[in-house]
Amino acid sequence: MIELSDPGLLRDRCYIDGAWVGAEATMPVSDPATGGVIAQVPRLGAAQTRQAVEAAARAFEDWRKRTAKERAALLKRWHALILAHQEDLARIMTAEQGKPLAEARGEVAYGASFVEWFAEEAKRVYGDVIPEHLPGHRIVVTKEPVGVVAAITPWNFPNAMITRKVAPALAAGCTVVVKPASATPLSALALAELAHRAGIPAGVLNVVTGPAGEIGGELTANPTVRKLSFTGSTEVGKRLMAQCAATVKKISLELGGNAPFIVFDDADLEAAVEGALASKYRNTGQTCVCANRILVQDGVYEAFAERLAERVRAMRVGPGTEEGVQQGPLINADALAKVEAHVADALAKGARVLTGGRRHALGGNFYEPTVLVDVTPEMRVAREETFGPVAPLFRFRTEEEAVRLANDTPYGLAAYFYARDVGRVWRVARGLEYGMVGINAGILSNEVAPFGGVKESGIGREGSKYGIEEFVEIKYLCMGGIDG
Ligand SMILES: NC(=O)C1=CN([C@@H]2O[C@H](COP(=O)(O)OP(=O)(O)OC[C@H]3O[C@@H](n4cnc5c(N)ncnc54)[C@H](O)[C@@H]3O)[C@@H](O)[C@H]2O)C=CC1
Ligand SMILES: O=C(O)[C@H](O)CS(=O)(=O)O
Repeated sequence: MIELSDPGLLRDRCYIDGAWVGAEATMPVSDPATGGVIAQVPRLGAAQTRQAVEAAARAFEDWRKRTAKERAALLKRWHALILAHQEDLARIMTAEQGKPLAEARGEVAYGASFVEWFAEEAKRVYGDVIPEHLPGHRIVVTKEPVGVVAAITPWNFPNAMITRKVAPALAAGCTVVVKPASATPLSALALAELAHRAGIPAGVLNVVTGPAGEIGGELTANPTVRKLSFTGSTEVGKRLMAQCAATVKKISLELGGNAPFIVFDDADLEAAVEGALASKYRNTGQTCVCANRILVQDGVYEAFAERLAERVRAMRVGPGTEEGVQQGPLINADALAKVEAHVADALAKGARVLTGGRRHALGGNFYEPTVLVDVTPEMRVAREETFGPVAPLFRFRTEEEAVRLANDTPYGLAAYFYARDVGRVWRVARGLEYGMVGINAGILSNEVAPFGGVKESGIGREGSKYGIEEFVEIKYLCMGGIDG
């Protein structure tokens, strides 16, 4: 049972056209720390998804005509309600996703920051007036909401990945159908409850739960849906991108990563250790921007490895509801199996464990935070996203070798490096093929900067002044006969 000050936030029905919709068929929601079932949510299918799309289409006609100021005011009320219920939203998140309460509270504030940011950006969707190309003409460029948006989101940030899509969409004048991850629907439904309380009109925001393939199939095929915004694995992103081709939808994809974290010999080593801890072990290593490969220059390899292992060894592992816990469980048994397979493969090919390297004594989905050394590019941890609390340390000699190793992946989401030589900083920043680069910084996620990747890590950007552009279309007006 989740202890809430406001039990009304725990919704076990879907939110369609301003109403709470149940179904005979349901799907369980489990607590990753205990494996126990904490709720059942409706198992809706294509028919109900179509109803949600139709509701969003009806609502779009009025919502797009609201002034930006009106939409901003409603988003600000939603923002205030999210913050007012931060503790309950955090408890719901920890119950379904497992992250420590402190991190969950942080994610709610992070998620709310997107609502606040795009409430402000709503009023700055500017167009252009262009000097005419012919006498008696006028050229005007306007930006209009793209229409009905489908948002499909992952389990690792069950609150912020919803608001990072819904807030700019609503700010731009679009309406949205959200399909949250089946593992973590409760956070999305709680956000819908608060949007309802904020007075966001029926049909503007809809949340459907059920089999991903069936719901996604409807969302990607339905011609009324004009935009898909997806966050999740590259594999699923490619599939959805292909499914959207038939109706030429506008798409944004935030996909997988394989972030290099490079420590040069001129780095501030203590700062680099702090940055590696923050980047690698945030959300128990389950973020797409986590350091996935740690590349350390020869001269500082042993010192960095020992210091990092010492700090990791001291981390407290446990259920996210226990205050002071720093590492929660992995989301499920499959995630645990992937982490174990990566570690076993590395050890079989010559890596060594400095700390961790096995399931935690708590059992279940808990794994010991781990540091591996003597890791080489032939190992799976070099090529695949581990998505768990494992720091594999690679050794390199030269700056050129570090950049080449870092870029040797189909992914291009986030990269990090620690150095103090100004020439090196500019050379390496330019040489890295990534959408985001942390320089002497291990955390780069916020609402003001453009979040997104290149190569097989995605298309488009979220957050920042760029994020709202994903939800508008440019219309160009060419007016003749002006001078009579
Ligand atoms: N770039 C990013 O921000 C993120 C990337 N990921 C990547 O995703 C993986 C694990 O996260 P998951 O949530 O399990 O990813 P996933 O790609 O399996 O699921 C993401 C969302 O897509 C839905 N989905 C899955 N198959 C679908 C289909 N055929 N049609 C429509 N929807 C479908 C899921 O229900 C979920 O809502 C990791 O590899 C990680 O790298 C995860 C979270 C964020
Ligand atoms: O899904 C994720 O991993 C998030 O995009 C990472 S972050 O924005 O919360 O850093």
